Amino acid sequence: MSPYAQPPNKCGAVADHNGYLPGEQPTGMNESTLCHPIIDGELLLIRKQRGLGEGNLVGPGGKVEDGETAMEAARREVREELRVEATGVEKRGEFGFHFRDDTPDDDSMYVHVFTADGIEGTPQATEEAVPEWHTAEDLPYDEMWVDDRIWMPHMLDGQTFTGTFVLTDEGDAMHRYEMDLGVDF
Ligand SMILES: COc1nc(N)nc2c1ncn2[C@H]1C[C@H](O)[C@@H](COP(=O)(O)OP(=O)(O)OP(=O)(O)O)O1
Repeated sequence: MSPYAQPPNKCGAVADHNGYLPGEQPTGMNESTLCHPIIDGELLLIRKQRGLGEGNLVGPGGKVEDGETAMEAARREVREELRVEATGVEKRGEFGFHFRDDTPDDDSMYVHVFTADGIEGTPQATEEAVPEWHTAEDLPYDEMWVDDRIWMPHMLDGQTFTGTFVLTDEGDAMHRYEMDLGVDF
C-alpha cells in the first residue's frame, strides 16, 4: 500500500494516531526498508556508521529508490551495506515512524520490514555498516532504537504487523505507539 494514498495502518484513519492533530498531517513520507536475516536463532544486525541512527545497532536497510519495489530496495540495501545476498526474503511489517516534539513537521518515514532466512556470502564491514550477529532471544535493546523492543519480539515470533510510532525529534524516547498483529500483505 502506498503511504501517499492513505494512512499507514488500520488505525491511521484517526489523525492523532499518526502523531498529528487534524489538519497537520504531512503530504507524504519517505519510504524506507529494514531487512533482518534470522539464521539458526541468530539475528544479523549492523552497527550503523553514518546517517540516521549512527552508532545504533540496527537492521540493514535504507530508502526505496525510484522504480524499485520495497523488497528490491531491502535486498539492495543488504547487498550494499554487508556485501551479501539475502535469500528467502519475506514481508513482515509496515511502520510509520514520526519524529516530533512540540511542533508538527514532515520528519516522518514509512518503513517496510522484511526478514530473510538465509544469506549468500560472508557479511563484510563497509563504510555504512559493521555486521554483528546477536542471539535473537537475548538482543541488546539498550543499543537499539527505542521502538525495537516493542515490535521485534513479534517479528522473531513469526508474526506480521503494522504500526505507528511517534518519537521525540532526536528519536531517543517514544511519545506513543500503536500496533496491529496478524496483518496480510
Ligand atoms: C524510529 O525508529 C526506528 N526504528 C528502527 N528499527 N529503524 C529505524 C527507525 N527510524 C529509522 N529507522 C531505519 C529505517 C531505515 O532502514 C533507516 C533510515 O532510512 P534512511 O532511508 O534515512 O537510510 P540511510 O541509511 O540514512 O540512507 P540510505 O537510504 O542512503 O542507505 O533507519
